[in-house]
Amino acid sequence: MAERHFQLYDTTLRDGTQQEGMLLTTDDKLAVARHLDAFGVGYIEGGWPGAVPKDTAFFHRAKTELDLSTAQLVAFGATRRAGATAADDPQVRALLDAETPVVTLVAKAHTRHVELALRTTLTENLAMIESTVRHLVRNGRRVFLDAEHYFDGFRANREYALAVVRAAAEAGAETVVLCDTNGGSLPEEIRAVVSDTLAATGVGLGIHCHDDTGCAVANTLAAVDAGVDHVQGTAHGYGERCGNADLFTVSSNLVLKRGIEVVPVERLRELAGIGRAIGELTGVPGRPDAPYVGSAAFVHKAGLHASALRVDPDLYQHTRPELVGNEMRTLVSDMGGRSSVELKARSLGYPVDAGSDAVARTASRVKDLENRGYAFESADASFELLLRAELAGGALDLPFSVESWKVGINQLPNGLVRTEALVRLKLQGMQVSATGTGNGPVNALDRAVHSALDQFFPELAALELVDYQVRVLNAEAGSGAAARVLISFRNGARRWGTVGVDGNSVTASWAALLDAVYFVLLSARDAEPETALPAVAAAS
Ligand SMILES: CC(=O)SCCNC(=O)CCNC(=O)[C@H](O)C(C)(C)COP(=O)(O)OP(=O)(O)OC[C@H]1O[C@@H](n2cnc3c(N)ncnc32)[C@H](O)[C@@H]1OP(=O)(O)O
Ligand SMILES: CC(=O)C(=O)O
Repeated sequence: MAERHFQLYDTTLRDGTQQEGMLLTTDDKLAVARHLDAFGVGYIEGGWPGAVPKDTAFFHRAKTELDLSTAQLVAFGATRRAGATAADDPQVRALLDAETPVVTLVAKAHTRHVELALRTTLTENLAMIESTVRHLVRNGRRVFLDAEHYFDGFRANREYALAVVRAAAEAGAETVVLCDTNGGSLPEEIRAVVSDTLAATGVGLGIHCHDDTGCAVANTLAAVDAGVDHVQGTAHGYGERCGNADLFTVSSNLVLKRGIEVVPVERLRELAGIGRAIGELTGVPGRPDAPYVGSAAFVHKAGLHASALRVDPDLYQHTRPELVGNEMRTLVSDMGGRSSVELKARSLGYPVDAGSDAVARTASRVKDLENRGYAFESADASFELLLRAELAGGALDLPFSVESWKVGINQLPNGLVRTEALVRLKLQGMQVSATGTGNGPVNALDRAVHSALDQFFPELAALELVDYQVRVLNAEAGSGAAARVLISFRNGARRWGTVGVDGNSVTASWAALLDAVYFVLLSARDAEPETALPAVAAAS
């Protein structure tokens, strides 16, 4: 047998798009293909030309618009219809018209499917495989054959499943891909069937697994152990029902755990970014807890873990996040201690030590506040203010203080509801008052604050609220329940969060809003320490 190289085969654009809610335009498909190529997959299955009009368009445009550097483009389709010739079958013709170097044919490998779904004879199915593969090879295509329902078919009729593999290989298929189409197999079953098939046929094999038992990645690795050298999967495990084998997890495992360089190690370092880009294009982001590329894949919350990570990140991580383009983060919460505060503070640019009193006080305040309903893990800016206060000995040197504020909501005779806020602030000993109207209390307070302060602090113009969430903390108290408000805001390129808690949800919102304003002003003061506070003579 000729020397074979390991093949990484992506079917995001075909099987991945069979996922509920996945609706890609041809432009989206072209863009996703470019990212997959940048990642370094060997093959990109673009769709089923002749069956899906968008896919026909994709292959047409790919001829001029897709300049792949690593991957080969693959057209996917079925074997010829029963009782016809491959040359006369319009679907087979569409596969040739796609002008891809490789074609993957799907064929039935389970007797029950041949008889019930295809409604033809077992002999004719083998002839359909043989003649379609031969026709494509004769027309200059490399051919892979997806043997559908192979594992269930093997259990039902081993000899027939093997006959399918032999028929495809003898006609010229380079690889026969054994498909766990219903996704119901477990790793030991996959390993046994692949080993048996390989021993019985000697044909180059691939694997295509679905995740209906949550074992698609494990099944893929089991098949590799048993001798396949072609693995299929999709970005983020997209796919019908429970999805396909996640190609990001499979390739990371193969490179980092098995030493099989299905993609060069330097390309693997781009993986998390490529995953995010593909998630944005498809509108279906990867799971935060996805292995390797998930936003939470290297995030640590437990204090004891943080304590060990300070000494050596390997103590609580199975691999280094930078190898897959991800990053380690530590969360501060009531589950953390001094080490969590140190790691978080350092990531924010404060070179503190877990042994310091300020860090111990910060950790203790976080525990106390979280016990009262605060949540700092997505409120970095509030945490930073708290830390700064403790580093400064307990209180912050704030650029202004609040004298009072109020919000009024009135329904006008014409039915319109108007919300107005009034804030009275103190700045360098002077009172500054301003009002703001908005579509709700937070919007009105935000506008009133900008109206009062922007003239003195132009840097506030960069503060933009982008998200607002309220969570009831003790629902059993009914309308008297306390509320936790989380505000996300943008300050320049970076997104931050603040938190406020109170029995009154508007008061909680005001606290979170004030934290955002203080944070922006203190950050600006740090950036330009020589800048004096502006004169307030113009204050009204
Ligand atoms: C496991 C997999 O994921 S394989 C990929 C599956 N992907 C898709 O089905 C997406 C694209 N599919 C389509 O656009 C359409 O289903 C088409 C164009 C393929 C067929 O459309 P239609 O002819 O309208 O038929 P329908 O969708 O009802 O499918 C049934 C026909 O497909 C035939 N068929 C089913 N499986 C196969 C197969 N593996 N090979 C060839 N024909 C098949 C059936 O025999 C039936 O043909 P008949 O009507 O002549 O009896
Ligand atoms: C071919 C394919 O997608 C399957 O059998 O699952």
